[in-house]
Amino acid sequence: MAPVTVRVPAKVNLQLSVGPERPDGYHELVTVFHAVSLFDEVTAAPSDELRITVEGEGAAEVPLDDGNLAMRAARLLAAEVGIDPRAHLHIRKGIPVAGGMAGGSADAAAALVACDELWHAGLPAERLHLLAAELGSDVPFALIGGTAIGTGRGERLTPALARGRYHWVFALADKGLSTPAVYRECDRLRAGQASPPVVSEALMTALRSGDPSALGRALCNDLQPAALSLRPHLRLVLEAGEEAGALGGIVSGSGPTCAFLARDEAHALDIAVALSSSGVCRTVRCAHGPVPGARMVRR
Ligand SMILES: C[C@@](CO)(OP(=O)(O)O)[C@H](O)COP(=O)(O)OP(=O)(O)OC[C@H]1O[C@@H](n2ccc(N)nc2=O)[C@H](O)[C@@H]1O
Ligand SMILES: Nc1ncnc2c1ncn2[C@@H]1O[C@H](COP(=O)(O)OP(=O)(O)O)[C@@H](O)[C@H]1O
Repeated sequence: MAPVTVRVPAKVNLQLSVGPERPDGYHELVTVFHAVSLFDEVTAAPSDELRITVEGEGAAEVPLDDGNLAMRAARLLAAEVGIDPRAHLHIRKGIPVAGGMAGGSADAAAALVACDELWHAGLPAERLHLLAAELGSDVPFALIGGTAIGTGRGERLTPALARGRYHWVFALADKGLSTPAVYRECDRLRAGQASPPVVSEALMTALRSGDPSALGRALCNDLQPAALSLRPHLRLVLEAGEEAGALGGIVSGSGPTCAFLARDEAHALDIAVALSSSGVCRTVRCAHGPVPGARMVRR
């Protein structure tokens, strides 16, 4: 059995509309996921036991046990096909850890695809999607990528009609934010006054037209006030992006990464340089979207 490598992208939520908390503890969402060209790679190689190694930025913060979503993905797939989960999973992190860009979910999706191939399981896409949804709300999107509308807790997906390629700058923070803590803060700030989530027509129109200026104006994230409340410094990051001339700026998902939209690649570089020299963030990354979801690159 030859090793299998799968490349998987990060995401940014172009819209994140958060409804009330459901009885199961999740919030009803309408979100527009957009996959961007910051990637993790997961290699599944033959091994006597299931083990995991991680390299790259933030690797020290990534769990090597069942806390790792990729490990859980491999176990879940093995149970589904009725075999022992034997594989060495090696993760190369290019997606910021705990940054609101769904790196753990991406690795889970990549591990499903890689182990499916390594173990010759041959599960159809719909079954992989069901396993993905069991692992986490963001995992199904990492399988498909592109630009898609997520409903339910984020796991029910419909591809969005989107035209064009968008250029982004991401401002990365020193320390991550916990997703459950940000949802809790959102509830506290809204004091139970949440309306049902709705898709933004302005955003859908902007995506159909492929006009980055319109998209920049339409970006919206209901978790942003909560992320700013827990990390007030992010206001300075958003202001710096605006001053640098971004078409729009937003906290990515539950944060603390901030995403800025540029007119084109050269404009993205200008914004990245301005953000770097402003000193408000640890580092910056340029990326474009949409890109496809988890795909095998080598075997
Ligand atoms: C906020 C978002 C936006 O895409 O992403 P991140 O910023 O974390 O990347 C997602 O909703 C995160 O999805 P994901 O990280 O997969 O969450 P899960 O593992 O399913 O759930 C982790 C926890 O987040 C909260 N949660 C998640 C999804 C949801 N619709 N409602 C919630 O309240 C719950 O507290 C849950 O226990
Ligand atoms: N493969 C993984 N890569 C990164 N973090 C992981 C992974 N598996 C589990 N985690 C845990 O998930 C937490 C959230 O990380 P991540 O998925 O990168 O961010 P976010 O939920 O903000 O998008 C991390 O603090 C880490 O403890």
